[in-house]
Amino acid sequence: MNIINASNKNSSNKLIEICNFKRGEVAARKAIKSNNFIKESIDQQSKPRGFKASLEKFSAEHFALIAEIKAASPSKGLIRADFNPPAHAIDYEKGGAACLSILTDEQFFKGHDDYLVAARNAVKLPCLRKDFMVDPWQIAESRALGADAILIIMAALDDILAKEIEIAAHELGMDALIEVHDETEAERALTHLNSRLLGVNNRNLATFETDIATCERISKMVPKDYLLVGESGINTHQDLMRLSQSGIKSFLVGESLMRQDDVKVATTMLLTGEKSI
Ligand SMILES: O=P(O)(O)OC[C@@H](O)[C@@H](O)c1c[nH]c2ccccc12
Repeated sequence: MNIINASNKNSSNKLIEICNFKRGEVAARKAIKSNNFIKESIDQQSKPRGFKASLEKFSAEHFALIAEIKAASPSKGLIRADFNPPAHAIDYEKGGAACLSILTDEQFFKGHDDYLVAARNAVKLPCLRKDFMVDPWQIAESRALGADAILIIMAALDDILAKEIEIAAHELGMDALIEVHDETEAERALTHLNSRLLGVNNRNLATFETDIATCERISKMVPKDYLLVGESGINTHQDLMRLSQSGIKSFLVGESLMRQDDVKVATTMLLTGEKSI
């Protein structure tokens, strides 16, 4: 029962299209990568780096940034031409990021598994595999690639599958970032999932427009023991200051950093409002 359920009837056709494609992709991958191969790859990986722990540490002192490595998106097309995942990873780390998020979806975001591997090898930061999880098998695959955390998009999953995916992540020592877009999804996450790491995506799935007021609205219904992450459409230090008024001190930012010539300087500017720390 991994189809979009009734409470998600407002989800965009694009998300449905992506998840349908992903199910086909997963079936094909399962045929190629045996369980033994996945198990052995996991055994050879270095231990998961604490993703949530890093956000906690950075946000206790200032702001915590999950800096995203993203070449393109369905709504924006190509975002960065001279795309170089390990170089961007190093710039993000030097610029003061707490964690990385690396798009691995090839079909819609021009990502690749290799980008995750290359970025993670280049830095010490914990890395989120940013992809569309529709099957717990992908969680083992993510750990086999080195991922420290995975994303659970509530709009794409029913409660049972979301729970299964979360359990799979925690069993492998990874953190799960739960992503919600509205009150209904937030309520489902609060009721059914254990992870205390909740991302509020400001992007409206139907129109693709972003409005950071979404974070402000949803933050009001989230208990204090959750670590909230503001996601999408966050462009400036002022945006960080504004959302911090709602208790949000961790942020997932991609496009506004990926579009800058100097990613390191842009990262520092975003975090501090100044050119150098
Ligand atoms: O590039 P932006 O607007 O800073 O957004 C980053 C991130 O929030 C966005 O890429 C994202 C949020 N949830 C996702 C799910 C799948 C793919 C991508 C995403």
